[in-house]
Amino acid sequence: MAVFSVFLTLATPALTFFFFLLIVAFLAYCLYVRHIHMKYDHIPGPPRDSFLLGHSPSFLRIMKNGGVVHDKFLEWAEKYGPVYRINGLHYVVVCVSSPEATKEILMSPKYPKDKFVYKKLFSLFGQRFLGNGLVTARDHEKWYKQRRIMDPAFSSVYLRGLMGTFNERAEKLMDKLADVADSKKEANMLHLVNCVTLDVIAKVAFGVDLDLLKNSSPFPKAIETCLKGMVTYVRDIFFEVLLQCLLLCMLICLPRTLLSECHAKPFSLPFQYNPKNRGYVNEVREACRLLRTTGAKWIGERKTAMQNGDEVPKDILTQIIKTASQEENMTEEDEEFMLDNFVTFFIAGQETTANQLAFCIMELGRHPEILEKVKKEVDDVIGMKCDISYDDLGELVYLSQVLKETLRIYPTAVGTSRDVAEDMVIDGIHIPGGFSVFFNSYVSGRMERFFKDPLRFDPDRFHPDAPKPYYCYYPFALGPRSCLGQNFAQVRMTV
Ligand code: HEM
Repeated sequence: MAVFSVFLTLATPALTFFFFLLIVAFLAYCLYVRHIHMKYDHIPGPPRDSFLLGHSPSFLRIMKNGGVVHDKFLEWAEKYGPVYRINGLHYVVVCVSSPEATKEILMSPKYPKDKFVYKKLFSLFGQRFLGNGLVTARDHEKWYKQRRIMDPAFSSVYLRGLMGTFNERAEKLMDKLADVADSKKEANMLHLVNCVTLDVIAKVAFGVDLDLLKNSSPFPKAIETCLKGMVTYVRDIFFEVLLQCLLLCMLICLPRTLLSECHAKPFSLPFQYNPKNRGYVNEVREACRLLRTTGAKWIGERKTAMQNGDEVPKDILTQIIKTASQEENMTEEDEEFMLDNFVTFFIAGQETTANQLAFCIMELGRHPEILEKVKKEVDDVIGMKCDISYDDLGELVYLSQVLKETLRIYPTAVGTSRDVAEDMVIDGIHIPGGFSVFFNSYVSGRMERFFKDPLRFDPDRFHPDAPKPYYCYYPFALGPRSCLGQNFAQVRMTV
């Protein structure tokens, strides 16, 4: 008892002081958030749901109800104009649909990718994921070095050499569809094109035959899990910072109303810390691990072949090995870095293309007159030939318009974002430096301002004689950080 009272005597002032520090820290943070609001509130934008959470409750509500958050971005762009602001904690994101600003920022190498999102994708729930690979690299020098080494695996000379594989896999898909048609069963087109795109990337990028139309494999599920995990994980960033504030609040019993006037539950745990979600979090980690261990195995086999002097293709895998250290003894970080790029290409090279194909097939199904026109063009150009050559592709003009129109309405990688450190004037609005800028091609592609009657599927918008969209159509992003696989994807998809 005596020991306890001595402890209390000593601990009480320390605890009081500790709580005092917590209150001061929390109030200082609130003041900082207030300062950020004052700095950027002259930019038009929707009213915040809450002082601290900013607009994130709106997005969380949409996601919870299975809605499309990008429709909200579109609604706000229509309402607040080409430059509007959203907040979350002390972060400010400026959403831009002005073509001039899109050109100025995306075409320049001086604006790094936004650290808020891209640093987060280094790992998923603690398991390394895209690391410092090509999509997530933020340091210009490091990115440029990788990109130069990877470029040859995407040159038109190299792509010509891949036509055999593209043709062979397309033929297998046709055989499979013929079987399904004979059996008069429904064909799940998204599943089938997912299998084929994964088959192709595994074969031409990594030299591995998966033959997923015949064999089952854990990879399609692993990719899907990683992608779902990515969305949940990035969403958690709001909660992570918030959690720290909330812990302070709970400790010092600040009334809940002080925190938020919104409908969100301010005391809910971040997704990953909620014990209810353990199973899902582990599944995502496991999926990342599967991709990385597969990468380690395939890279190991390729390195052995190279060391034995075997002839190896100059494919993506060989280039990935070159992007890491050229030294005999690679460090552990070099090995991890190769795996970053392995996962990057495995994911970037598959899902985007499969989704584009699936959306394209859906729209062709909805528009028999467009389908007829495509069929006629294919018959005229390809006729009875079994194999489609690289040069044939240039003749399939209407088909390429259909593919472009698909990506206008359904951009399968929705956008990109950059950090802007210095002050800038966008569309006449002065924006103090230190903000992120978000370019959303779903929004630009669906704005009446850029595309008349935007929800109408009309491939003639991309007719060779039609005016080219001016920095309002960028499904592959633009400038130095635009998609490395753009031509690869379009060639493979056309075949
Ligand atoms: C329909 C198909 C595709 C679409 C719509 C697409 C779209 C995009 C977009 C929007 C970006 C920029 C991402 C960002 O800034 O965060 C990007 C980057 C990238 N994509 Fe694609 N992509 C497609 C297919 C592919 C394929 C097939 C590959 C590889 C085989 C690939 C590899 C990459 C890489 C490596 C980057 C990073 C480029 C860099 O920063 O240097 N993509 N893609």
